[in-house]
Amino acid sequence: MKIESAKVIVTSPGRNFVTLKIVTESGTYGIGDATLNGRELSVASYLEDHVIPCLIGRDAGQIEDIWQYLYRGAYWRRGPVTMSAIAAVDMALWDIKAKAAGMPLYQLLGGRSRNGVLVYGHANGKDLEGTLEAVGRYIEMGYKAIRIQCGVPGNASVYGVGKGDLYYEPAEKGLPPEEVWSTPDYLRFIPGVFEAVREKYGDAPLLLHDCHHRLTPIEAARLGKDLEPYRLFWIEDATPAENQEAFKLIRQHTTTPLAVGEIFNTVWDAKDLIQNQLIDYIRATLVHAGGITHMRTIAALAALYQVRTGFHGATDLSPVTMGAALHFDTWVPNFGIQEYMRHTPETDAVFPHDYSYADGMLQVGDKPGHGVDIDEELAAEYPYDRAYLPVNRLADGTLWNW
Ligand SMILES: O=C(O)C(=O)C[C@H](O)[C@H](O)CO
Ligand SMILES: [Mg+2]
Repeated sequence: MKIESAKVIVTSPGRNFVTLKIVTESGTYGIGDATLNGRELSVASYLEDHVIPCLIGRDAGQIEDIWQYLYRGAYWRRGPVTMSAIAAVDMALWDIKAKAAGMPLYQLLGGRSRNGVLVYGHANGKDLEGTLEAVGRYIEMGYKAIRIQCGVPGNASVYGVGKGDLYYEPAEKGLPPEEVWSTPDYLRFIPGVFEAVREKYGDAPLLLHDCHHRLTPIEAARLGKDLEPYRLFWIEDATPAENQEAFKLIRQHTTTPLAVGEIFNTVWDAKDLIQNQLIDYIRATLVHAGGITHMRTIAALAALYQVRTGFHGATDLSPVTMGAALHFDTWVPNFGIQEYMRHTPETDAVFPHDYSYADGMLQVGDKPGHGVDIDEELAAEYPYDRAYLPVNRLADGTLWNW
């Protein structure tokens, strides 16, 4: 099964996506996601200019060897651009292998470990009232696990508070918008939000929260302690994780579970966090962490330390990543939860897929492969449209983590 051709498709049905399509001599093709929010064209170029020429003529079945060839062979290792490009190739090759075997991908990985994939949705509001209403809507839709973000009084815009009900898109067209952030306001306000949610909706919903890298370790420790009475499923990205040791300090102070890793690219970003049991959930996922092949390494290391998966699943990961991730989630022994931010109908039309939502769970389909395709004609109707994530500043103008 030789690789005959490969092409990169950039499309923007409401937001930008980069997709790799690999075609074999037999005509079987595979699809991979290569989207890196706000830096999309760098991955497109990495693939077109440097990776695709090395793929033509190779055996599409040699997934591991091709992974090593692209990782070690480049000499320059790791980083989001490299690892997203490798991930796209890897996802497409697993898609091809599963199609050739006539099996849904989870069967090839080792078969079903659970009945379905527990997901969490995003409830948020500009203020407490709006947030409480949103939580109610998610409970009505059957969600068992809900991430809660809320506008903070005195702060014009806060991460995670969307403009619409179901769809949240932080990237904006043009140049990066600037936001202003106050940690003291946030730390004072957020525990009361969770108190109100528990009062109104009781103990059953699993509640999650994303700090989005904004706290220092000691501030994160304080928030974790303050949230303990409300028994969160996790707080995410409590502090930036370049210094993995920073999580020791948080861990010493709180029993609130910790999730981290949506911006990680390899197992090396997570090794100390996992081996020292400083986190409970690993958020790295297929598109930014080297695909299925490398995510298996990360998940296997995590399993040794009872760290479970909690894959990133924001809308800037295309339905291709969602489809492939759901097969991984269906199989992986140490599954925890899967983030599920719904794509818009325009995006869903460009990427036909066979996964479906019901009663708080996502289910993979039974089509051979990962079950997600791309409608190239429709994709061509949505040309690339430059967009960036916001940047964040403190009140005095100091640049902060967004
Ligand atoms: O979904 C989450 O937990 C996020 O933090 C979403 C990120 O802001 C988003 O993927 C950035 O592109
Ligand atoms: Mg996050």
